[in-house]
Amino acid sequence: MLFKTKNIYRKRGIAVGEKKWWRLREIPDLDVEMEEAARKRVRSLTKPVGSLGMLEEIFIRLAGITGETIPDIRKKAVVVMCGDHGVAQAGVSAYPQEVTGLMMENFLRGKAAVNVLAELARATVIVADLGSLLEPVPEGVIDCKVRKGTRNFLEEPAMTVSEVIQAVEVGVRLAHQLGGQGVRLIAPGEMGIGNTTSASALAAALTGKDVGALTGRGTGITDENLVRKQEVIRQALALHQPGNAMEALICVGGLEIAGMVGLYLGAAQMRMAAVMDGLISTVAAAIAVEMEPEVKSYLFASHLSAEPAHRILLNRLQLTPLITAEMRLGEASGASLAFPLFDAAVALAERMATFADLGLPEPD
Ligand SMILES: O=C(O)c1ccc[n+]([C@@H]2O[C@H](COP(=O)([O-])O)[C@@H](O)[C@H]2O)c1
Ligand SMILES: Cc1cc2nc[nH]c2cc1C
Repeated sequence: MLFKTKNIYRKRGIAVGEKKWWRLREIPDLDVEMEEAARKRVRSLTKPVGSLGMLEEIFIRLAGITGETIPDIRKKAVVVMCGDHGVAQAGVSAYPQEVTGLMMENFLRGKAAVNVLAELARATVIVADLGSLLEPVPEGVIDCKVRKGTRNFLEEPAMTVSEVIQAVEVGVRLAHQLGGQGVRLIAPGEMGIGNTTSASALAAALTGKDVGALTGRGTGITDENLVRKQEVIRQALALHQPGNAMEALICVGGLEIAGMVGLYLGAAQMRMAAVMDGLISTVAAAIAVEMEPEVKSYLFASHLSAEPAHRILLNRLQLTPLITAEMRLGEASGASLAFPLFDAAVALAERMATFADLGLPEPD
């Protein structure tokens, strides 16, 4: 039988939004004094005011996040959350579902795009299975499988309330573990055939924007399948009518997306900067911000995906991407590519001479 989300809440008696069950710790405020000191330092450097553009902003915000004069961001981690999607059965992707599992094995072998880019940036790659169809979960992948794939949200909600809670908690705890190991920069990434349909549906639910304007070709579907994908999203939203971000996540989300929501929440709780990748990781970040608005201060946008919903979400978050390279891969490949810009931002602030060093007055 079909049922609306509100009834799911009532049936299970879980006040999903009210209890703040994801708050394993409070999210600390940014260190505004350290931010102010960083702003002053940037102004004192031997360059025209503002000429290092977004690198200046990165340094200032990292100082606020870490509370350090020169933020130590040597430890970086990419976390690739994996999950399969029931809605893939509707023919919304250019690739078959087995590719999710095959790519998980590829990540383990260090042969995917994200491995190459993360290695260049000296970042560790962690692969977590939240809900792939692959069994057994390969050794080396963190096995936190909540279930084998989501349900087809054209027929019923993709997940139950407790499945979403489980998946979000996996992300929060993983972020806590990484934070405990000294990781300061985290890039949530994902792998899941069909997940641009889920992410676009979530983006439509969050923003109320037209499905036609939001929905892109994902892995590269034909014109005909794009029309079908849009229709699938419209039908799903009409069926479930999610009233808020959490309801949308339950009805049309994904296990790896819920896991990434948890990573963003946990990262902010642990004072870690979180670098978003493409559409799917950004929609997870936007949901985390709906749950805890303070998460926003910890977010950075790495690149602009070719998926149209991505720009809309970044505008909503008021974040500007560092790179525009027409990438649409996911995996945290764009975030890994942007990591060296963070190192550059810190190195410039640390090593450049100041006007005072040259015996010149500082700019007003
Ligand atoms: O990051 C993006 O913006 C992005 C855009 C298009 C596709 N992807 C990746 O491609 C897969 C989803 O595409 P699709 O067509 O199966 O929905 C999934 O594994 C994502 O990581 C990712
Ligand atoms: C091959 C392939 C690799 C990916 N990496 C992230 N999403 C992907 C989708 C496909 C199809």
